[in-house]
Amino acid sequence: MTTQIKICGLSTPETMDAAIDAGATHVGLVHYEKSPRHIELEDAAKLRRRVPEGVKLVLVTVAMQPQYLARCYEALRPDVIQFHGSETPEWMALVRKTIKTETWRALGLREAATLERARQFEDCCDLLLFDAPAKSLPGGNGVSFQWDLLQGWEPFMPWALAGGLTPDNVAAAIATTGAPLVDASSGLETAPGEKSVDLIRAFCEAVRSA
Ligand SMILES: O=C(O)c1ccccc1NCC(=O)[C@H](O)[C@H](O)COP(=O)(O)O
Repeated sequence: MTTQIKICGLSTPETMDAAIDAGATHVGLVHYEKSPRHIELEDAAKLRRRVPEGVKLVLVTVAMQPQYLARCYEALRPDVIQFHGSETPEWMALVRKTIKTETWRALGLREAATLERARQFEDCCDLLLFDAPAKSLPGGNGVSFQWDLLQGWEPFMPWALAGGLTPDNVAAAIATTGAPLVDASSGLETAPGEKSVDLIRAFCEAVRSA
C-alpha cells in the first residue's frame, strides 16, 4: 500500500505546485492567526484553485466558531476539515452531519492511553491524525513523539502520522509505525512558514523510497 503524503502549511503558488508535482495526495492550508503558516481566506481561495482533482485540500482549523467555519467552508470548499483544537466528539459529529465533508481529528500522542481514549472519536470523524502534543502551537511545532507508542496498535479507523517529520526521518517513521499517511510541515521549511520546494520534493521522494 503506497503511503499517502500530506504537505501542510502551504502558502504560495510555487510551493503548492511543487507539492502537487511531487506527488502529495493532500495539501494543507492553516487558517489560524497565531501560526507562522496562517493564510488569509482570500489567498487560500486562490491556492485552492491550483489543486487538481485527485489531490485533497485540507483546511486546518483550531476551535473555530460555527458560523466562521461555515464561511471558511463556503470560501474554500475543502475536501477535508482538520480539527486541531479541543473540539469535542459532539461538535465534530454536528459538523460532519451539517457540512458533509471528510473530517480529521488531530490528537497529541503522549502515552498509550491516548490510543484507547481516541475511540471516542470513532463515529464522529473519518481519520485520526496522531501528532506531537501541543506546545507553543496546537500543531506545526516540528516536534516528533515516541513513534513506538504505535507499535502493536490495532487501528480501528483510518489514521495518519504527524509531528517533526522530515526527509531524513520519514522512512524510519514509516518503518516504525506503518503509517498509511504521513503529514509534514515545519520540517519542510527553511524558516517558520517558509516552505522549501527542494525539501518538499525530498520528503515525497523519501516516502516513495521508504
Ligand atoms: O502548522 C501549523 O502552524 C499549525 C498551527 C495550529 C494547528 C495546526 C497546525 N498544523 C497542523 C498540521 O497538520 C501539521 O502538519 C502537523 O501538526 C505537523 O506539523 P510539523 O510537526 O511542523 O511537521
